[in-house]
Amino acid sequence: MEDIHELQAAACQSQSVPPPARASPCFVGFSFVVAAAACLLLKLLKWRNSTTKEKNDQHHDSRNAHPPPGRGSGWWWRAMETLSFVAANGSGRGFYSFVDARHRRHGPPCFRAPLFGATHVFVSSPAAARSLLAAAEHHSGFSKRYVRTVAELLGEHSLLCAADHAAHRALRRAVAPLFNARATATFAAAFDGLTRRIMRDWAAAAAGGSGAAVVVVLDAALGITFEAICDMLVATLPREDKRRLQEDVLGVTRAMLAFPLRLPGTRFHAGLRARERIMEVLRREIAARRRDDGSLGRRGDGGDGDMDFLQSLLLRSQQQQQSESDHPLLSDEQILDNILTLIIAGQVTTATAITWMVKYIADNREFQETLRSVQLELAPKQHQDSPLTLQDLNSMDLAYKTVKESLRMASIVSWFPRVALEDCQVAGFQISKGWIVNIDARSMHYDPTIYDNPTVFDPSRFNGEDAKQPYSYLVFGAGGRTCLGMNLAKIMMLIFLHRLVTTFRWEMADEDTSLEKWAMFPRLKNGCPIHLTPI
Ligand code: HEM
Repeated sequence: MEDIHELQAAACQSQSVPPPARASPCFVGFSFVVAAAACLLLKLLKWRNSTTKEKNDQHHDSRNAHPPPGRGSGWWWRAMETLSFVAANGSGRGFYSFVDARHRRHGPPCFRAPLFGATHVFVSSPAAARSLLAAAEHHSGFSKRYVRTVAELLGEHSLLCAADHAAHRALRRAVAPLFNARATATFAAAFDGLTRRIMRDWAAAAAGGSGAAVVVVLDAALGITFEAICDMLVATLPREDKRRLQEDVLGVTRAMLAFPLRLPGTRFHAGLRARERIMEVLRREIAARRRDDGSLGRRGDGGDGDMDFLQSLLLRSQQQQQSESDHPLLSDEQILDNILTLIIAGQVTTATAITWMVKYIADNREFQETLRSVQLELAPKQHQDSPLTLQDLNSMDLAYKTVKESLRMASIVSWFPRVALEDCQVAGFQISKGWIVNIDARSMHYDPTIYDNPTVFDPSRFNGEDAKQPYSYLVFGAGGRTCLGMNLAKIMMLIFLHRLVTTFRWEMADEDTSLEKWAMFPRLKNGCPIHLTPI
């Protein structure tokens, strides 16, 4: 634009210089007027050009103060964008295809889209992620904001959704100590037992058939992750209550991205009913424990260190009440919402991650063989039946990198939403108070300027990983809201991987890669069926 203006100005200048000529006074007078007018015109044009250029320069300099790009305006655009998002969600491409298409259209690092009446910004730069996650940590500028359906289904006291910084800090302080070393070791042993049991069943099925069996990984992973997490939280639930709880947890998860319609027959309504039933079961359990004076919630040797999470929370809340300390007490409602939150935050995420990991390795047969020989060397076949310890898991370097790479590629939590509490700038763009800024982790995990050949499954990319840019690997978030269960999740993935690779060879039994509709986390519609052959 600036170039065109300069050319126009030069053309005007040459035309406005009159050729030398002998002329009458009248003509001189007329010429003078014309020349004066031409000069004036020239000056005006110059002034116009210079101010346009100035404006353009300013525009260039303060491009940073503009809102992020987003095509369109008005109610029509808002309606169409929301419909497109819903359509992507209800398709086999998954909801991320909506975000991906706009990233391509607008380029890095961010774009803006109106969704369900709010302005959403999706930002995919490590520097912006750092400033947002650090801001949330220092309690300024941003706060967490989940969509209304998620917040309502998990409950107003849920740690995952808590928007108020002080309330979040108090909840996290109450829940975090439960993830101590002893609880982690107990959890690992229990998950290992469940995994060995399921793999024994698979081996028996293979032996009973033609030497191979087909299993659906997602179903199996949902089953064992639920059982392990449920035992860690509420160890003593009767079998029938546990079975119903598992169904209801799935019902709540399915409703999380539904339209918030409370009409009977809708998914959201069914999710709310499932939540009510879960609360009822847990309330009954709390009442039983109070009647029983706590012995119900103790496992193993029955010592205090071996309590399940529910029992620990009840006991600590009671102690605080008795000591009348200033520390905030966790009410029963807070405990209930957070038991449900921990099941939901932990079960479906981890089961989905395990499923993707199994698929990536099925698609990379050579890598599968390499990993198998490394893992068999670490734990020879004759020791297959002895439980894995945390020390064993710590020695599994290649398997650990496989878990990390699977988590990067799967990017289970694709983005983390934060709400702007005031007008501010993110990545140099103007953000208005009330806008939702989503840190788009998936986009960073697939950014070729951060990860070479990002679509290729390559665990060795984590050799010497310290060189990676900070805030470019965000599978568990970062800052004050980092995933509380990340070690448990990694442990579950490692155990499952080790047991599977040292017991079976596997390949995909169905190559369909379409995604499940309406799923909160991207996952295969077919649940990842695999052919297993015992080794
Ligand atoms: C592969 C499995 C998992 C993935 C990918 C995952 C991912 C995440 C991410 C990205 C966040 C942060 C979200 C944000 O900043 O907005 C988060 C938070 C959280 N996760 Fe996980 N998670 C997994 C497993 C678990 C497990 C096993 C548990 C517990 C049993 C758990 C409990 C939580 C909790 C309580 C929070 C909220 C922390 C807070 O706000 O202070 N997660 N998770």
